[in-house]
Amino acid sequence: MTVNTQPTAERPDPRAYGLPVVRQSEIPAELRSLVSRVHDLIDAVANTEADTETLAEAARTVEGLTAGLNVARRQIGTMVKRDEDLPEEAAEFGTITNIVAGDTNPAAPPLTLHRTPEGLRGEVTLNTVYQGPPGLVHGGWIAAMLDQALGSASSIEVHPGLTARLEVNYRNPTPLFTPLEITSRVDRVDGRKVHVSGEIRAHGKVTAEGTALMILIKG
Ligand SMILES: CCCCCCCC(=O)SCCNC(=O)CCNC(=O)[C@H](O)C(C)(C)COP(=O)(O)OP(=O)(O)OC[C@H]1O[C@@H](n2cnc3c(N)ncnc32)[C@H](O)[C@@H]1OP(=O)(O)O
Repeated sequence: MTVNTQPTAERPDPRAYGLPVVRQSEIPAELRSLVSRVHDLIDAVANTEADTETLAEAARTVEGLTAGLNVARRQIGTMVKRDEDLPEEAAEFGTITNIVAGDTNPAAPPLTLHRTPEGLRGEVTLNTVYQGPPGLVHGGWIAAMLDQALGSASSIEVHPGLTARLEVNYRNPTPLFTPLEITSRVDRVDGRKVHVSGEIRAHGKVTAEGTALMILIKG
C-alpha cells in the first residue's frame, strides 16, 4: 500500500529556477533513435576486438560526429516533463541527462519506473557496460539504481527531494543480461524527511535492498 499518493505541496516548477523544460513528447524520434544506437555503440566499443585499422577509422568517424552534435548543446539542468496526461501541478520532472533514467543519455539503461498500487516498479536488463565482477552488475551501479528508484518514490508520491542517506544491502549477486525488477515505496513522512525503501530482484529473488532518507527541497 502506498503511504501517501497526494503531493504534500504543489510540485516546484523547474522554470521558476531558470531551468528549461522539454516535454517528453517533444523529444524527436531521430534523437531517441540516436541515443539507442549510441547506447549500443558504447557496448560495442567496450567489447570490441576489431583490427587496428577498423578502430582508427571508427575513432575518426566518432570524432567527426561528436563535433557535429556539439554545435548545439542543451543548457545544463534541462528538465523533461513526464506524465503529460497529469494536471500541471502534479507533473513529474526529471533531468533529461539523468545517468540512470535520462531520456537523452546513451549511458543510461534507461530505467523507467511506473506507479503501482504498492509504489513504483520498473524493469531493466543491463549489458557489460554496467559490469563490476565478471558477469555481475557493479555494486556502485546497483546503489545508483536504488537511489533513483527511492528518490523517484519520494518525488512522485510526496515531493521532490535530495538523498541525505542511502544504505544498500547486497544480498545476492545481481546478474547481467537478466531482467531486473526494481521496486520502491514511501514508508514514512516526517515533515521534510521522507523515509523510502526498495529492492532489486532477479528471477524473483532479492539481490539488493536499499533504504534512504530523502530531504524534500523547499518550495
Ligand atoms: C526524480 C528524481 C530522482 C532523483 C534520484 C537521485 C537522488 C540523488 O542522487 S540526490 C544527489 C545526492 N544527494 C545530495 O547531493 C544531497 C547533499 N546534501 C544536501 O544538499 C543537504 O545536506 C540536504 C539538502 C540533504 C539537507 O540540507 P537542508 O535542506 O539544509 O536540511 P537540514 O535542515 O540540514 O535537515 C533537515 C532535517 O533532515 C535531517 N537530516 C539531514 N541530513 C540528514 C542525514 N544525512 N541523516 C539524518 N538526518 C538528516 C536534519 O537533522 C533535519 O532534521 P530535523 O528537521 O528533525 O531537525
